[in-house]
Amino acid sequence: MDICAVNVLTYEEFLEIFGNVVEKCPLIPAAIWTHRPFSSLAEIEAHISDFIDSLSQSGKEGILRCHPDLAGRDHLSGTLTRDSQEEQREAGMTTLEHAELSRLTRLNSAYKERFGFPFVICARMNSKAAIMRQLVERLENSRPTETKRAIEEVKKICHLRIRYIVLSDVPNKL
Ligand SMILES: NC(=O)NC1NC(=O)NC1=O
Repeated sequence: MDICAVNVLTYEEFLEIFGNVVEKCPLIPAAIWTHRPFSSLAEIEAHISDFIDSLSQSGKEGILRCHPDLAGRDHLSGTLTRDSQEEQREAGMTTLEHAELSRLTRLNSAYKERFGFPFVICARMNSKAAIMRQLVERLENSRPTETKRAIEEVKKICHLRIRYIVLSDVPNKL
C-alpha cells in the first residue's frame, strides 16, 4: 500500500487499517485523518507523534494504560490484539520459562505500583534479556522521565506497525 492508496481511503477504511497503530487507541488515527492528503508515511507518523505530544500528562498515561502487560493476563487469556501477540511472540515473551515469567510478573507489578501504568517497550526492537534489563533500569526513573521514555516506546511500536501495514499490505484490525 503506497501513500496514494492511503490518501484515497475513506476514514472508515483508514481506521480499519490504521486503527491499532497505537495500541487500542483508534482515536489517534481517527484524529489525524483530518490532515490528508499525506505526502508520505513519515508525515502520518509525524502527525501521530504531534498528537501524542499535545496530550496532557494524564492523556499520555491513558495511552500507556491501553497497553497490555508483557506476558501478562491478556496473553494468558488469549485476548491480546493480533499486533501485540505477534510482537510479544517475536521477543520471546510468550514462551518464558516458569522462573522468567515469575520474575517478569513481579517486576511488572512493581513498575505498575510505582508509576500507575504498565511497562511499555517496543518488543520487536529488543531481546528478552534487553527487555528484562530495561525494566529493572527504568524502575529507577522519576515519573516524568519514565512517562517520556515509555511514550518514546509507543512511537517506536507505532513506527513498526505502520511499516508492517505498508510493506505487507495486510489489513490491520483489532
Ligand atoms: N507492555 C508492552 O510493552 N506491550 C507491548 N510492546 C510491544 O511491542 N507490543 C506490546 O503489546
